[in-house]
Amino acid sequence: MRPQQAPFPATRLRRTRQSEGVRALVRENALSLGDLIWPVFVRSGEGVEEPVPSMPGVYRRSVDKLVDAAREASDLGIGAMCIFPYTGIEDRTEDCAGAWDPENNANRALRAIREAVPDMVLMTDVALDTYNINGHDGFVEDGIIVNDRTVEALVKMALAQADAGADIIGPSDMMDGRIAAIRAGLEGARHSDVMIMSYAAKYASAFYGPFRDAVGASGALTGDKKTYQMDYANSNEAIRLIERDLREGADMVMVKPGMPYLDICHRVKSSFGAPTFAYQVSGEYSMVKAAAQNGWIDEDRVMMESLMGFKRAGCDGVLTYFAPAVARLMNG
Ligand SMILES: NCc1[nH]cc(CCC(=O)O)c1CC(=O)O
Repeated sequence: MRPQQAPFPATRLRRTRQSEGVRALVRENALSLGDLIWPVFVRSGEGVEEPVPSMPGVYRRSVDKLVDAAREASDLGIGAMCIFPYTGIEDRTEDCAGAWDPENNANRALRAIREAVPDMVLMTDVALDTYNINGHDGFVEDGIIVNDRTVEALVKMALAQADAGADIIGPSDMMDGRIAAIRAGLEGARHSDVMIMSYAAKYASAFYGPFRDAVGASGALTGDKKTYQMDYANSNEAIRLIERDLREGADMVMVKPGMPYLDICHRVKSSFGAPTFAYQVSGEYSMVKAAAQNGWIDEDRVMMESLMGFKRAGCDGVLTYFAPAVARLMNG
């Protein structure tokens, strides 16, 4: 696009910034509650609401408390949630069998929220790290994260989630070939309406630190995730990954982390036009919270500005721990 404009003073770009009414008229992007997915953490027990120390305002909740939170979120106008399980070291195993257990905390939460708040769009996490003794997203054999055996397990995990009432399956594992395998599994199990949002361009990032505390993976993780998550120096590779996952049947694609990767969001949306999401991850959230707690920034304004950045970059939606705060702010 090449804007045509007369020379100064015929053109004075400040004219269209002179009042809030005029600014509203020429505003190019908008953020609405319908754009947001709220990530939440579920754990075992009853009546438990346990703060995550590295994520102020974020809790690990037992299923009953999570149902209450889902009701409140729905009343606030939040339409979508993404469920992540917290697993203590004692419940982690090498064979990761908890991942496809229909009775694991995530699947129990799916069923309970589906029943209590039928209209809530429910998204899941597909990866082995929350059940794995060593904190990796795939099986580890002789120190190697193996691909194909992991994909078979991910399909089982996704099917258990679909059976429990998931609307959107969210593979965050970064194994090769998992989108096609999960799609085929869903079609074969008569879950043809269940969607897949691929964490297609997911970078090996230090911004996930607080999340790993939240799900109990920090102590468990041996080594790093660089053999499957992307090198943060790369951009073309993100495009190849997104194209591959769309061809394998992803309904929506995600870029992760968010704020330092808006260039990727923009490239993805303009290259493919597919439903594009960003994950404003735990470290991004906690940085804003920490600075605000110190009185160094205005939390609400930084929150809204950061989320509008995703819309401007071309994202259709954002996963953000700020979702309830945004809703409260928007509802006045
Ligand atoms: N596969 C696990 C997973 N799913 C979402 C996140 C990060 C989310 C966040 O930081 O908010 C991670 C962490 C990781 O890959 O180590």
